[in-house]
Amino acid sequence: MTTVIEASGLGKRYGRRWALADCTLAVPAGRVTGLVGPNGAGKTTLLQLAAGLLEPDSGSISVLGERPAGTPEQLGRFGFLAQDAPVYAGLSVAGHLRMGAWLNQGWDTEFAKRRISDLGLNLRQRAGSLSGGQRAQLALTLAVAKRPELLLLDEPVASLDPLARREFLRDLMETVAEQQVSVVLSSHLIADIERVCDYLVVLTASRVRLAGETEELLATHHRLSGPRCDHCTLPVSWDVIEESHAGKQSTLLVRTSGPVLDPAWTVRPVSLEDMVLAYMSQPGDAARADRPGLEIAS
Ligand SMILES: Nc1ncnc2c1ncn2[C@@H]1O[C@H](COP(=O)(O)OP(=O)(O)OP(=O)(O)O)[C@@H](O)[C@H]1O
Repeated sequence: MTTVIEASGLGKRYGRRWALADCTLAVPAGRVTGLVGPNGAGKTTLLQLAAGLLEPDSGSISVLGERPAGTPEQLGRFGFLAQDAPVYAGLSVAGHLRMGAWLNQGWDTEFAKRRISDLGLNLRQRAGSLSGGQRAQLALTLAVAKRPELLLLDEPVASLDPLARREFLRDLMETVAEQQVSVVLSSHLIADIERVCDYLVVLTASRVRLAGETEELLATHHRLSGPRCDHCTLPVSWDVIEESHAGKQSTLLVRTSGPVLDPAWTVRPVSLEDMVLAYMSQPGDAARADRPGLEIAS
């Protein structure tokens, strides 16, 4: 598998608190990877480490086979869109395009101009007076017009209205198809992740809990309901991600690669949202240590 990001034992801490811990991850090339997790899970930290804006306190990370932002050439190979879509408030839209052309060897002037025109942005307007959504669109244009091999997008649609969000994601998918760019995108909007991502990484409490092809993950996670079983022994091949017991019935969300053959269990597929929320609501490592069969993905 060709990868765009490889992390091994990667960690970043602020004071004594780890913002990201023991992160071992291989993000495949040619995919749109969704990075999800609750507030404070470490998504921005991971993206900033990948963009070379932060230095790791443990482990290592390589991006496109090299140290992130280690050289000007490497810097030109990826585009990073930070959470707050930073632009220069006093600089016009046209000024941003000129700056992009000046800073980036592979700059695609035609693409940048066309996109700004399609978005209906006024080239003379100062970026500081654009709406939040327009700023995000301008910042995305700058990141894409570099013609990068990899786009790192930190909550790119957070400030967009539903229509702008849909258009932004459609544009992104077109860009991916036209330019064969790999994308890693963080979002809290699981419906958006479901629409555009074919690879998923779930981060919770500074750690990677789940990583894999979206389709394969959905095929191997099942919602089971059956007779109450809080104390019964379950097949060792089942990883119980979530369980609830009420009355005479138990409901489980399990990960298992083989079929569930026991007729006592009714098996239903899970939605991406169900699966992600189950991982996000898992207790921390210490609380989970006594529950057999649970696996912390890396
Ligand atoms: N500059 C900093 N100084 C101190 N702590 C920080 C700093 N940046 C991040 N953190 C802490 O690191 C942890 C991870 O933060 P991070 O921003 O990576 O999370 P996130 O998953 O992106 O969250 P959100 O979804 O809210 O954007 C949090 O506990 C946060 O408070």
